[in-house]
Amino acid sequence: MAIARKKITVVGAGFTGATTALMLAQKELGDVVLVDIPQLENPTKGKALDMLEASPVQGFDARITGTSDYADTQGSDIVIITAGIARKPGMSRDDLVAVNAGIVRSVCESVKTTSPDAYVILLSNPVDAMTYVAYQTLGFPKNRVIGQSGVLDTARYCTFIAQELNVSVEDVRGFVLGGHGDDMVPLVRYSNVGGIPIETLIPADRIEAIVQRTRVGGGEIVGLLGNGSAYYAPAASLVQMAEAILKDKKRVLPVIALLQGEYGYDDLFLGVPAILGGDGIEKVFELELTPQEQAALDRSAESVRAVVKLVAAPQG
Ligand SMILES: NC(=O)c1ccc[n+]([C@@H]2O[C@H](COP(=O)([O-])OP(=O)(O)OC[C@H]3O[C@@H](n4cnc5c(N)ncnc54)[C@H](O)[C@@H]3O)[C@@H](O)[C@H]2O)c1
Ligand SMILES: O=C(O)C[C@H](O)C(=O)O
Repeated sequence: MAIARKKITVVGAGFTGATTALMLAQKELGDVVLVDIPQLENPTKGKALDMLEASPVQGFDARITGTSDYADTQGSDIVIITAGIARKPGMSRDDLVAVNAGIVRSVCESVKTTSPDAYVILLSNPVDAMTYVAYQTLGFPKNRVIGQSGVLDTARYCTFIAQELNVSVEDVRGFVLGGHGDDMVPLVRYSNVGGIPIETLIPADRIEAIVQRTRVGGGEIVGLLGNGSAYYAPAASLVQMAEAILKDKKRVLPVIALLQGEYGYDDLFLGVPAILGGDGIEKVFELELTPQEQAALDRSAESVRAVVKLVAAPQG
């Protein structure tokens, strides 16, 4: 039997969705179907065609189509959900919860029937709660419902460390644990540059400044853009996660996963390090935390739980 190209659906053809679609195609990860609401069908088709017309120039082979009809997404291997409203200056991500929960629910109702075997990656905010809503609506196993926040938050953290030390971003390693809110937990103790712990290279007050800037990194971009939120780094993060699954790379990445006892939490989607491979979330790593780190994670988990309570009934 001929080997078919992978099919990737991106729901929401706005800033993050369109950027993600282009990056997926540029990396030839599969054919991309971009979906938005019926009122935006023509602009969605237009964006997809425009991207396709970049392919001869850049030399990538991928079909890119735009639609508002889920029939066109039938049998997708991966579905990335970016549908929803973005925050504006002065808003928190949690202010989006009611509107976006409705959107994520309706999108997932369609995905559930058209792509029942898909791995689903959530971006819509507040993303920890939206991943929970998606999980409940889809009824898919937990390894196939994955939220994106840690790859982006870690990318910001590593950017700031590289800037501070004037070293290549390629040599910075670290990660951010917890919810995608201002109380996320960059794990300084597990961060290094070329294997050298950052605590031996950067003074404590500068590390604290980097941690704080990371925590409010999304807000920094929202403030600068004035009418929307970040999309280049979020799209790059989604593509890295999709690639890890499609190529069974078994990357170790911070992802939003359903915790059932790990880190002392039950029935909660939260950012943790995991192996992401051909079967989605293949393993969650449980790290040893100091009492201070655990307390910081507890605060972040409580914030997520409070938002989840607004939109999702606990599993019973
Ligand atoms: N988790 C993260 O790290 C992260 C990063 C960036 C953005 N986000 C979130 O992602 C979401 C999208 O951000 P954006 O900048 O792309 O916003 P955007 O406004 O540019 O695009 C959102 C798109 O979703 C579409 N949409 C709305 N309802 C839909 C539905 N029912 N079906 C299909 N499409 C629908 C809109 O028409 C719009 O085109 C926001 O909620 C934002 O906060 C999260
Ligand atoms: O900050 C936002 O509202 C968007 C996104 O969550 C981000 O971190 O860039």
